[in-house]
Amino acid sequence: MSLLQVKHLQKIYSTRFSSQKVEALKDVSFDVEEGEYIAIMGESGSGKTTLLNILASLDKPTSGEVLLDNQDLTKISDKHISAFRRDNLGFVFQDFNLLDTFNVADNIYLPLVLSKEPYALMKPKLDKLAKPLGIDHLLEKYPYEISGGQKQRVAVARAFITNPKIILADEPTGALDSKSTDQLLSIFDQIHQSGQTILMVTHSSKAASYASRVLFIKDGQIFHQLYKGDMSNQEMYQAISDTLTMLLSGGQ
Ligand SMILES: Nc1ncnc2c1ncn2[C@@H]1O[C@H](COP(=O)(O)OP(=O)(O)OP(=O)(O)O)[C@@H](O)[C@H]1O
Repeated sequence: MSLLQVKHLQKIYSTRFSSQKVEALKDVSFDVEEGEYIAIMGESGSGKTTLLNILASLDKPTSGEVLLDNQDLTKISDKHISAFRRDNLGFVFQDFNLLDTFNVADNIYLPLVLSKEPYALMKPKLDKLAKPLGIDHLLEKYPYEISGGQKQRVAVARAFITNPKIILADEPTGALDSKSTDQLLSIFDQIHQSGQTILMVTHSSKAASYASRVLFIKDGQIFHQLYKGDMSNQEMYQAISDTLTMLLSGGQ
């Protein structure tokens, strides 16, 4: 059985000040196997954020199901949703979402603190992550004292420390320079190699070229998918660029 099953998702937004409705997702279905690294690409307005918000259980679909380990997260009550999110999902955002009043270590501990994990268990988890992520010398610093690339590595540690079933990343390289982007992509690669399932929305063909599969969304539907298979990153990058060109030109 697949780790994540997305079944016939539809999302219609109705705006408060007009009778107009927007069908952001039409009929989206796909499965994610445990250990897969999925990138989702598509033009602005194609429905990527809408999809990610539903997978993150931040929003509910108009119809359809999302099963994570066979549990339908569209049916979890509001009372239990935060705990479900904390226990099962890890998040990495474009703008890092770190708390400026907490130091780096406390930012990383946050999801464990919220789950009431004893400190004695938290510390070894942080020690295991900090060195490979190159943030072991930054733990006492505050987010405003470190660079964007360092902030994103802290955010990855925070997402990873709970051992989530899946990491959801929204444009994780969007605010990074090219050197920090390369570092982050290599970290995601290592996390993936360690067996972590990752689903990432990105505009970057380079970021997507690391993924084991790329889903292309157009007008609220999955338009195409590419499997990396034995392709090198360079070959995958070319295949992604060709698909994007076809998408933009409206081809089938
Ligand atoms: N809260 C909302 N209310 C009404 N319409 C919305 C809302 N959020 C998104 N939309 C519309 O739904 C469609 C899909 O938007 P979405 O943000 O999912 O696209 P996207 O692919 O993430 O775009 P981008 O790459 O620019 O972030 C767009 O037409 C958008 O205008």
